[in-house]
Amino acid sequence: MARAPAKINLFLHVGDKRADGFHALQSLVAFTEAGDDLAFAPDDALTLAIDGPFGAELSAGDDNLVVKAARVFEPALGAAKGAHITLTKNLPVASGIGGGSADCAATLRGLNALWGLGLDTAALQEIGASLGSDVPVCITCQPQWMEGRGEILTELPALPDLAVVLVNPGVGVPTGKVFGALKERRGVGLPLPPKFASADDLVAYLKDTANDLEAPARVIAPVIGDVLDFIAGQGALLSRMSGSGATCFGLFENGTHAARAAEAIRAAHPGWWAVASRLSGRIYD
Ligand SMILES: C[C@@](CO)(OP(=O)(O)O)[C@H](O)COP(=O)(O)OP(=O)(O)OC[C@H]1O[C@@H](n2ccc(N)nc2=O)[C@H](O)[C@@H]1O
Ligand SMILES: Nc1ncnc2c1ncn2[C@@H]1O[C@H](COP(=O)(O)OP(=O)(O)O)[C@@H](O)[C@H]1O
Repeated sequence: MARAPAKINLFLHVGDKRADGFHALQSLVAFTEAGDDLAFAPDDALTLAIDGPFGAELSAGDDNLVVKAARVFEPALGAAKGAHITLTKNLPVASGIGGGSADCAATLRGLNALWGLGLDTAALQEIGASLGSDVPVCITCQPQWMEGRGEILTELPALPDLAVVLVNPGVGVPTGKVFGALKERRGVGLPLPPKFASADDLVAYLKDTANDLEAPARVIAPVIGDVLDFIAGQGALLSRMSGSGATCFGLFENGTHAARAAEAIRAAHPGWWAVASRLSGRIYD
């Protein structure tokens, strides 16, 4: 069983648009203990079965990032190889927490092991970059400093232990549309962050940063503002949107407080998805 954890852009600053049409980014990326689950079993053909709360929103066909990841090895192998993959989709789809990218990265890791390919982390990250901007950062699932389009990664020391609540209001905000509506950008000039000695240090650092995509996403989906206000109202140390949205996160000093906040959010907004988790520095295989 492999865990494909939710990615959080603790901050996300946007720079200039590059020649390939993508903007340069700078982001402090962390992972939570909440995520999708995948299992890999030997089989003659490549098959994918999907279950879980958000499984019905995905097809198991060629457009699934799990299938794309499995097929990416074919040219080097010179033939199609089989495996039966089960994906339990616990994370909302296309919601700024990289669930598809994490599934894709978990598949690269899982099949690398199942098929005995012997690829190292750098090779898996390079292959992952051809499948999506956020796939490389999801290969190790450790806190990383992410630059370029997502392909320039620096591993960071473990972050201080913090509880987190993820909240998605169930509206889709297409990434391209959010970048298209972007007006103010902080640029990509920050140096590598220091090692954070405490949760307070990390939160203070984050308060001097932002998610540049939050303002345009809020214009497209004003409910994101309600989500952020609600999280802040639960006593979060910081509330912010992740990626291009619409999932937002709140950082809390302990798990009890985070669990209470998630419960209050679910009670007040039964249509919203809200889970309490922790920031995590583990590799998930
Ligand atoms: C914003 C981030 C931050 O981690 O997270 P998510 O919202 O996906 O979680 C990612 O960079 C998302 O990257 P990626 O997954 O490649 O975005 P795509 O859906 O392919 O991008 C759709 C469109 O958004 C614009 N786009 C995207 C990424 C980027 N760095 N610059 C851009 O200008 C481009 O117009 C692109 O064609
Ligand atoms: N296994 C998968 N899980 C989630 N999304 C997938 C998957 N395979 C393909 N996709 C597609 O990838 C896109 C991005 O998905 P996702 O990584 O969840 O978004 P985000 O990075 O915004 O959180 C979606 O449009 C979705 O339809």
